[in-house]
Amino acid sequence: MRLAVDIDGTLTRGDGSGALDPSVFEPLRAVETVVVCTGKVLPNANALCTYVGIEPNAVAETGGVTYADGDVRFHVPDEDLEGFVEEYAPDGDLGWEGTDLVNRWRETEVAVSLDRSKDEVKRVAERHGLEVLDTGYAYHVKSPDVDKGQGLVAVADRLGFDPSEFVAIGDSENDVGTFDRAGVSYAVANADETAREAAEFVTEASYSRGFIEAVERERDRG
Ligand SMILES: O=C(O)COP(=O)(O)O
Ligand SMILES: [Mg+2]
Repeated sequence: MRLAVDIDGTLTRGDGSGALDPSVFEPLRAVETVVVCTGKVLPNANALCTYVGIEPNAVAETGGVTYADGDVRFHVPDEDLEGFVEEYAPDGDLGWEGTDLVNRWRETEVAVSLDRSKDEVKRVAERHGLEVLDTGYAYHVKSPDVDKGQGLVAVADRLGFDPSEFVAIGDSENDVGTFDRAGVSYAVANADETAREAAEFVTEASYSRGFIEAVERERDRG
């Protein structure tokens, strides 16, 4: 089985802590190929893969950064990210407390805290040709030409697979791109409406238990 799997809301426990559920580690280790497809930055995806003990194939920054076969690539937006930050947050404050570790290693998009007004983030983003995705964890301000689906295509190609060989599992509107490109798609039960509508299947269980349910169901389907 080849998996294109989201992190937040999909591999986490759903107890409000944001913590990974260690019971996903064995299922991740047991499948043939895993591509972690996340809105988080590459160092997050890389750390997850390293500590789970799987090869670090990743689509990070909602598709802006991909990593496969020891090779990092950037899908750099033509749009004006710097212009967005200059206008929206001239002091660089994107709503994160303390040192902004959310954006520190982010190279192709900007993540704004959910504490901020979504309408205002959208208004300013649109003026710079950018779009906003709400993952339930952050507002991702990004190029409309970049998404996790195009990232999965890029990684699959480098690994020598077709994207349709992948089972995509996710929880939010930033997973619709992978759902569209993968052969089969699952939204976990806690997923937002956009993801639930886009997915072929919705699991009965939520969060990490939904992920495990999807993997078991795919294994049963052979
Ligand atoms: O951090 C986020 O905003 C979302 O991350 P995810 O794509 O892994 O769910
Ligand atoms: Mg998610």
